[in-house]
Amino acid sequence: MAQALNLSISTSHSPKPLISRRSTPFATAISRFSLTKNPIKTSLFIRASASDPNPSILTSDNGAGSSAVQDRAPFPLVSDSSSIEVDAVTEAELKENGFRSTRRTKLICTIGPATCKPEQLEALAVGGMNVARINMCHGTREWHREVIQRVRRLNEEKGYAVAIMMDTEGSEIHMGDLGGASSAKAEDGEIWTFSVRAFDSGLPERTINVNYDGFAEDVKVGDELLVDGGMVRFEVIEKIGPDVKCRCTDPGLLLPRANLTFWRDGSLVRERNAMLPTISSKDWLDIDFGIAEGVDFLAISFVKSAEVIKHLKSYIQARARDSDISVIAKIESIDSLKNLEEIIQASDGAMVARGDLGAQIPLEQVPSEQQKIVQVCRQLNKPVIVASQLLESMIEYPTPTRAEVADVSEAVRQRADALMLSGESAMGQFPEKALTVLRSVSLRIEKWWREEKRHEAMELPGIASSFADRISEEICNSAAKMANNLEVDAIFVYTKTGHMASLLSRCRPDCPIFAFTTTTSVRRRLNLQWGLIPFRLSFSDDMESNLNKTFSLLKARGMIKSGDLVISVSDMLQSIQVMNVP
Ligand SMILES: Nc1ncnc2c1ncn2[C@@H]1O[C@H](COP(=O)(O)OP(=O)(O)O)[C@@H](O)[C@H]1O
Ligand SMILES: C=C(OP(=O)(O)O)C(=O)O
Ligand SMILES: [K+]
Ligand SMILES: [Mg+2]
Repeated sequence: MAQALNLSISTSHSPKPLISRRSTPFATAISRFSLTKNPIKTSLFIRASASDPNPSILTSDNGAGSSAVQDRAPFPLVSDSSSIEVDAVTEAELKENGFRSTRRTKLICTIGPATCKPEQLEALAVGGMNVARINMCHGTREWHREVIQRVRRLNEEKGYAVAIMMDTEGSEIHMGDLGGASSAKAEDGEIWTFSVRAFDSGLPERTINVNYDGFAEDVKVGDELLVDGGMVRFEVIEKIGPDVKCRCTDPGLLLPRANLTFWRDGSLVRERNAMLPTISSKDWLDIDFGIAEGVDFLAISFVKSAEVIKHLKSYIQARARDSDISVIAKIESIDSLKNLEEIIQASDGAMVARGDLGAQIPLEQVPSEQQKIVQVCRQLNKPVIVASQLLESMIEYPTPTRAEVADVSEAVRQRADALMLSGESAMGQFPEKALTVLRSVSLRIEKWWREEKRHEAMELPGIASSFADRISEEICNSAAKMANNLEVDAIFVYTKTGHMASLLSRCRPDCPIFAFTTTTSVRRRLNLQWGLIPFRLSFSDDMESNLNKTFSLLKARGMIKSGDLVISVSDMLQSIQVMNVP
């Protein structure tokens, strides 16, 4: 059966003649045209059908094209609620600074003892936290449930739209929880015991529990033991049954449940723990918990292959109520680098988990791997998070180092979708200040690069698997290009699944993207993606009425004004419209 697909590129007439406030040649040409031939509707139609893959191009004047679109199907006018939902922080930002200066890079905060109280969570929401991350390595499920409920309550009562990401523990080797102490200092030359024994009556002095039963068997005298990717180092000097005696060679702070890796002759030993499953039995229970609590994202630690992601996605599909939990693959092992493209392809996004990654590959390789992961994600249209140690010194100090600011700038310049705080927000002394640094550095660097037009163009290969998807992709690529050339104020996208919004985000246009979607869950998930301002709105298939409704709702709230230049696209009607807000 031939299925007709219509693409119209139209400069739709607005109640006022379309006059761009800017003077790019293209914009001027359009406005001149509209002034002389008013009212005008010039449309470019590309029509294609499944049986005829070669689209024919028709140009038409005065709405002939759009009536052809309207003949296709009668638009059902859904009577819907007349409200629009956007988070309170974005709304205030839009009103104060206008669209252009909204932040494009999204921010994630790990929630821990320093940020779990309602007022602390609210301070982070106000400070620009888009996603709250809970790390199942730490705390109990009850503790995490309480955090999730507090975030939900804030969203409902105060109008924020903070999404929740649950991060699995993964089955790598790590230390126990230090018998309740928040940290322990290992000094140079000290002898510590790493043991797989269970200690019922408290830990002896300078003793660390290890979670992996095979640990004492696997290590050898002379191996180097790295805590947290090298924050503290030990040398194995003696093995006594389940106890491994080690001498501290690089002193530092041991934190509860810190990650352990061991190295022999300059390379990571991973034969045995490579056999451990990516998702442990404890992780599966945590995942069930996450599904039951309706988290928005599941971040999976130490992913080795695409298979585990595919398996998890079908597991979620079968269990989640509306099966819309995004799966984020954490790239933090040698295997994940080896199978990078297929892992990212299978996932809904990726995290450059530099903490563990830096423990598995030489540190000096981490920056180039980061750049590569960010690039592959953008090409495959998956959101990417840059994580770990962005502002590490702010765990203790109220100002970042210059080097940290440069690191944050680099991630923003690479145009990663999101930046993440770990210890800085979970247990640091200055969580809000750290978030403020991420926010202000993002804003400043984004503006600088926009003004200087310094972004290197990235080749974006086609990713669509069907002809209809290819049309959507081409529309988004063109709309983003037009938005830059015409210097429009915003792109509006009406999208039910969020796909068109992410295709636009992938183009990293100069202006922000207002993404209108019908469900709160899609809206929350769009929070992770670069440049998207997600709104919840019920809309119909009639774009004209959608636009009118949106304009009046946003104008009433002072978020747009007459004369703003907007490009709109939608996944119901494949068209690009350029118009001034009436
Ligand atoms: N839910 C929690 N309860 C207690 N402490 C936590 C929690 N989440 C994080 N932390 C603390 O914050 C630190 C940094 O968090 P994160 O980077 O997510 O974990 P990790 O250091 O294990 O990779 C942790 O080492 C831990 O000390
Ligand atoms: C984000 C990371 O994972 P986690 O904090 O869970 O170790 C990392 O290793 O950088
Ligand atoms: K984790
Ligand atoms: Mg990790």
